[in-house]
This record gives sequence, C-alpha cells and structure tokens, in this order.
Amino acid sequence: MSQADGVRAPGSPFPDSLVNLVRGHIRDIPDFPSPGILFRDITPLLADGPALQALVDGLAEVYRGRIDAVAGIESRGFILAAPIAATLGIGMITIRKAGRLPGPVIGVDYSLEYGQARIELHPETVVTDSRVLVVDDVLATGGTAAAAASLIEEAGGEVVALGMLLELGFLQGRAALTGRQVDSVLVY
Ligand SMILES: O=P(O)(O)OC[C@H]1O[C@H](OP(=O)(O)OP(=O)(O)O)[C@H](O)[C@@H]1O
Ligand SMILES: Nc1ncnc2[nH]cnc12
Repeated sequence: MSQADGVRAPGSPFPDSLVNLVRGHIRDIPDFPSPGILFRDITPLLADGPALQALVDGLAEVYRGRIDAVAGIESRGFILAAPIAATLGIGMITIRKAGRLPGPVIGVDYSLEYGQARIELHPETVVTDSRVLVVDDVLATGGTAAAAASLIEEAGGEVVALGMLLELGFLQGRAALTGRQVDSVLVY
C-alpha cells in the first residue's frame, strides 16, 4: 500500500475494517474537473450495497450517543449525512449551495480547490446548543468544512466534529479548522 492509496488518518476514531473498506472502493480520476486535479471518486463505494451499508453503520456507530443532529453539505455530503442521521434516529441539517433554499437563510462565501462557492442553511433547523456532526465526503482546502461549521455555530449549534470520508492532506485543510475535531477515514 502507498500514500497514493490513502492511509489511516492519524487519530482516526474509525475501525480498521472501515478504513480498508473505503480504501478498496475509491477510484482515482486524473484531470477532473480540471487539469492537474486528481479526483477521488466515491461512486464505486456508493454503488456497492453491502459496502454502503457497512460504511453508514460504521460511521454512525462512532458518534452514537454523542450527537443530536448530522449536518450534510450539498451535494456529496448529503449522500452520507442522511443515512447516518436516520440510522441514529436523529435529524439531518441541510446545508445547500447558494440560492437553493427557500425563505430566510444565513450563508457564507468561501474558496474551493477549484473555484469559489457559497453555502446556506435555514437557521431554525439548528436547535440551540444541540451537538452537531458535520459530514462531507472530502476535506480538501477545508474551506467548505470551515464555512459549514461557522454556519452551524452562527445558528446556535455546537460542532462536535467534522466527519470526513477522505482527506487530501497536501491541501492542509486542517489548518482552516484549527481547534476543531476533524475525523477522516482515509488521508491522501
Ligand atoms: O475542502 P474544500 O476545498 O472546501 O473542498 C471540499 C468540498 O469539495 C467538494 O464539493 P464540491 O463543491 O465539488 O461539490 P459537490 O459535492 O456538489 O460535488 C467536496 O464534496 C467538499 O464539499
Ligand atoms: N480532489 C478531489 N477529489 C474529490 N473531491 C474533491 N473535492 C475537492 N477536491 C476533490
């Protein structure tokens, strides 16, 4: 195994079985969505039913009893956040890209590995002082996760951890998340 395959993230709370499961189902796509980007594709993991079930169950168990809600970031974060929340019998907070949520929202602008973005949420979906896990598929520069965490806090929630499937360590996303609990399954 090499770093190119992804390695267990230091301090990861996830079992080896989950680390190996994820590692075995990621597809690397060079030059997507633009030249020079090595895209880590999670669709093979999602398309494998037993793997998907083990993934959702494994992620949920790590946080059982420690969180009151799961926040998912559009769009790949939704794929994980909703089933984790449902498995734990708690709610999912929907964090969407700009202009997609109706009615009053709070939002924040940030930078991506390959562009600019803005995310928004309905502040009333965050219960005051509730313990929230923010979930996404990839931690790259950390801009998205930092923006999501700040939105949850602005709405009155407490961010317990940021749960990430993959971390692109060379982009140093953790630097944007200093002082926060970052749990990644695999780091590249
Ligand atoms: O750490 P960062 O540099 O902020 O990048 C990570 C974000 O980039 C990807 O989302 P993307 O905006 O590509 O949207 P998608 O989920 O709709 O594909 C990924 O799903 C994360 O949300
Ligand atoms: N290199 C990458 N692969 C997959 N998703 C990403 N999101 C941001 N950078 C990414």
